[in-house]
Amino acid sequence: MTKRSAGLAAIPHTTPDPARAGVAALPATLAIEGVSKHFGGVYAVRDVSLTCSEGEIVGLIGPNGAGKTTLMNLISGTLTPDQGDISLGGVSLNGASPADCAIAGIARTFQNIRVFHRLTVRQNIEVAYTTYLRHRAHKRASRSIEEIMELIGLAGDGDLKAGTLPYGKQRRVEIARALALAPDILLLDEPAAGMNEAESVGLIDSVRAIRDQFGCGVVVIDHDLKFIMRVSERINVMHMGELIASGTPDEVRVNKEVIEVYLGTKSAVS
Ligand SMILES: Nc1ncnc2c1ncn2[C@@H]1O[C@H](COP(=O)(O)OP(=O)(O)OP(=O)(O)O)[C@@H](O)[C@H]1O
Repeated sequence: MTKRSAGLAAIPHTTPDPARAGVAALPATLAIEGVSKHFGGVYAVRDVSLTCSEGEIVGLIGPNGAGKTTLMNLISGTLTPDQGDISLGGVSLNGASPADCAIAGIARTFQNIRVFHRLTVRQNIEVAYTTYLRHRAHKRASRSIEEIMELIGLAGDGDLKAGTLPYGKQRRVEIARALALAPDILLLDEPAAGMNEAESVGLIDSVRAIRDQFGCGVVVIDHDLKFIMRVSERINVMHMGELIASGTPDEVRVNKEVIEVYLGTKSAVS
């Protein structure tokens, strides 16, 4: 048995109880305040402020190059802001590494799927669950790996190699792995990309179930506007690095600037 598989096999499939550890979970709000990031002469993100609290599903949309992924990279510690503050539950994350951000309570998925192809679905999730047990179990209750797989539509797939799964299921493996950290805030970067209509409708239910059962906040980016409009309670719209609108799906749908940005047609966002 390899060192890795020995470690993975040792992980208990039970749910630690933070109350037993004597630490009460505090409500956490992700707060982004006046954040900017430029690459050479290009402002990828300019003076953006927004929030996402536990229990909220917040959408982030904008045309190609609007700055959405850069903002997600800033929130998750992959990039450092040139200006502004990013905090979770009042604790600054400025300068925090991706690992620090994950331990602090921010988990994410990626635009281009990054599952461990040769590991099984269960092992992919266990990798993150190990981090959860080491660093977050005293802060927040989680679900067992089997419960997470069930919730995300992977029940029965645990022993399959992740790389052999169809695209939509690999996306679900990524989400399950992020959830295994029991995050305060879950960042989903284009989760519906490559999914057919039925799959993206199913994903709406999954995202809501995640919010309801984990109590985390969810920030979701997607180009599938039908999906974003249906899943989000609030939507932020970016264009050329700036936040140009913020509101409920109904408010954003009729916002003039948003309509102009989306090909100048109302039908694109309705
Ligand atoms: N590492 C980088 N180096 C140079 N420029 C970058 C880098 N990352 C992003 N940019 C630029 O920053 C701007 C915002 O890019 P970003 O990928 O954040 O947009 P996006 O809204 O996520 O786009 P898409 O929807 O196509 O993924 C673009 O002009 C992009 O070319």
